[in-house]
Amino acid sequence: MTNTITLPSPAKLNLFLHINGQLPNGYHELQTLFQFIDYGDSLTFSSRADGNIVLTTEMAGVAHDDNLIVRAARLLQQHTDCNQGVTISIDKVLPMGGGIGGGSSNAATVLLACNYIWNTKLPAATLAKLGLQLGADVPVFVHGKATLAEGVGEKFTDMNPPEPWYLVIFPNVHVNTATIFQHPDLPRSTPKLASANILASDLGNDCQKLVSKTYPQVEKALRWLLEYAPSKLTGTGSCVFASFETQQQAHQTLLDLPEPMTGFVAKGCNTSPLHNALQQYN
Ligand SMILES: C[C@](O)(CO)[C@H](O)COP(=O)(O)OP(=O)(O)OC[C@H]1O[C@@H](n2ccc(N)nc2=O)[C@H](O)[C@@H]1O
Ligand SMILES: Nc1ncnc2c1ncn2[C@@H]1O[C@H](COP(=O)(O)OP(=O)(O)OP(=O)(O)O)[C@@H](O)[C@H]1O
Repeated sequence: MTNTITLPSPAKLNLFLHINGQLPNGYHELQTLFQFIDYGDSLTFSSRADGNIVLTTEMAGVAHDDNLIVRAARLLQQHTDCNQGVTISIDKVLPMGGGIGGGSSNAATVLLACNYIWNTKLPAATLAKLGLQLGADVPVFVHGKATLAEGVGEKFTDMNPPEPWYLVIFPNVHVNTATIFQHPDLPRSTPKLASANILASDLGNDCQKLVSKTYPQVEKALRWLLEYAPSKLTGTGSCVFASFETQQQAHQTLLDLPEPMTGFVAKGCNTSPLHNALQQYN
């Protein structure tokens, strides 16, 4: 078995996001379509015999032990009583608080990678359940297929949406997911759709209006991108995205982007790049 492996930690987009209700525990019932993109962080793992979990890359604003990377490795280690440790480094490119799932994706990559290098052999469904303790989106990244998520985000129906080129814009502001979900003005009563109708409809994001109002930078980014193509918010933001027929059209649009916004071009993927990369190890 290889002792050092490098794996991708891709971003996701919420192609639509509806909020159908709120549970007594405060969590929201939602319907959202997840698709992966071929853009993200890259993590390198080396197993170690002393049992320590060490992240060698510093991440601004996140303490070592709070990092979802470290927490995911510890969770798997404890759950399996594994006596091996791991050294992890990350090439971080995904903006935090961008609604593209960076932290959740990192956690899922750690769970799948450590399960492999430690030979702990947990099935994916168990890793997904463990991942849910770390964040609502971790199970989707463990699952690795474009999927309609329902309930509080844990029930999956796999879907096969088109895989266009996207231009994703980061408005240079970080949105706190909990703040948006707790806001009294968030719409919470969109009727549930039958899964068969999802791909045929042009659906929006119920958080978009509130996030745009709360964060003028998001509104500005949306207004800018809408000049080029139909655009929407992903997750609770802050990123906004639009699809293009060709990679070149998306790149051409990116060239016009005014500062301090940043952006990138990526292709939609119905299978996660992480799962494609993992195939070589199975
Ligand atoms: C909205 C999405 O971004 C869609 O991709 C996610 O479901 C949110 O994923 P996340 O940022 O990983 O969320 P978590 O860290 O699990 O939860 C952050 C906060 O969002 C709120 N939250 C999250 C998911 C959900 N179904 N209902 C909620 O009300 C809760 O207040 C929670 O405290
Ligand atoms: N490895 C990590 N990468 C990114 N953020 C992390 C990580 N570990 C902990 N965090 C914390 O999680 C917070 C949310 O980061 P993340 O990048 O997942 O946001 P997001 O893209 O808005 O997520 P989502 O789309 O799931 O709502 C960060 O502000 C940071 O404090």
